[in-house]
Amino acid sequence: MAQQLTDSILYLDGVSVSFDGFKALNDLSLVMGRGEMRAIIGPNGAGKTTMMDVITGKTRPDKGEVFFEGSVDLTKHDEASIAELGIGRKFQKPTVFETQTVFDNLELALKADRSVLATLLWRRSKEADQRIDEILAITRLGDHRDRLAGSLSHGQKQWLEIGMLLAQDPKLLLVDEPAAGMTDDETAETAILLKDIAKTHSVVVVEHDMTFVRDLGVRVTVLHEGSVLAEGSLDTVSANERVVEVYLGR
Ligand SMILES: Nc1ncnc2c1ncn2[C@@H]1O[C@H](COP(=O)(O)OP(=O)(O)OP(=O)(O)O)[C@@H](O)[C@H]1O
Repeated sequence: MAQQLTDSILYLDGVSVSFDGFKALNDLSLVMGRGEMRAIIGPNGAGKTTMMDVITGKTRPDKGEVFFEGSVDLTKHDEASIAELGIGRKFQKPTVFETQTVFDNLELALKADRSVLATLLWRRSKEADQRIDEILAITRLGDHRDRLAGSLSHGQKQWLEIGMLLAQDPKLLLVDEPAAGMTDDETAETAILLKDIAKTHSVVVVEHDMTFVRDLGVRVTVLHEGSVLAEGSLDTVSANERVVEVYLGR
């Protein structure tokens, strides 16, 4: 395997997925380096969600392979084992436990990372407290640790959910439209937060908000009709006529 591929965190090779004869993914190939953050953009129906579903094992491709860390073929694993391998996903709608505090939500997420027995035997350790403090700092929730999650703003709930994902210590985070429904300030803060996380994790961000994508300042992949239409900096793909035609120009 070429060096580029063994060094990759994610490598999709010719992945196709059909729903009743309609190709949601059409021979999609994509390589992401270890430690990279990548933004995925593209019009509605381009296949972004289906791509995330294939990576996480929710959808099986009809054709193609998906390699994690250069060698693990994810198409041979189910959802639970893919999560265990170190791939965490955040969906668009936050699903925090509203009647628990911010701190308790994070503690629950830390516990969820353990076997059933370890969870039963769980005692709050110094390390766990430290880890929660770190996550509170990264997610800008340090001043809100004792608040009920239900009382947070929409943006703060999204950050808490990102924190709950971090508690599971994934190597690769998949984040679906984090800026949707956020205020401009929250959106700008989310870009900084994800850039912090990307210092120590690989991250895939699906997003429609181009101001946010510009703030991320990372390599962009444009999907269209289930395959890659263009790839490069946001400036490069924005200058691509086909990208303007099918997406940005609308
Ligand atoms: N379970 C399914 N059954 C049938 N068709 C599906 C299914 N899932 C996705 N599709 C179709 O596959 C295509 C790709 O959908 P997908 O949700 O991956 O696109 P997307 O890029 O995430 O779009 P959006 O930006 O709207 O979220 C769409 O035309 C969609 O209708």
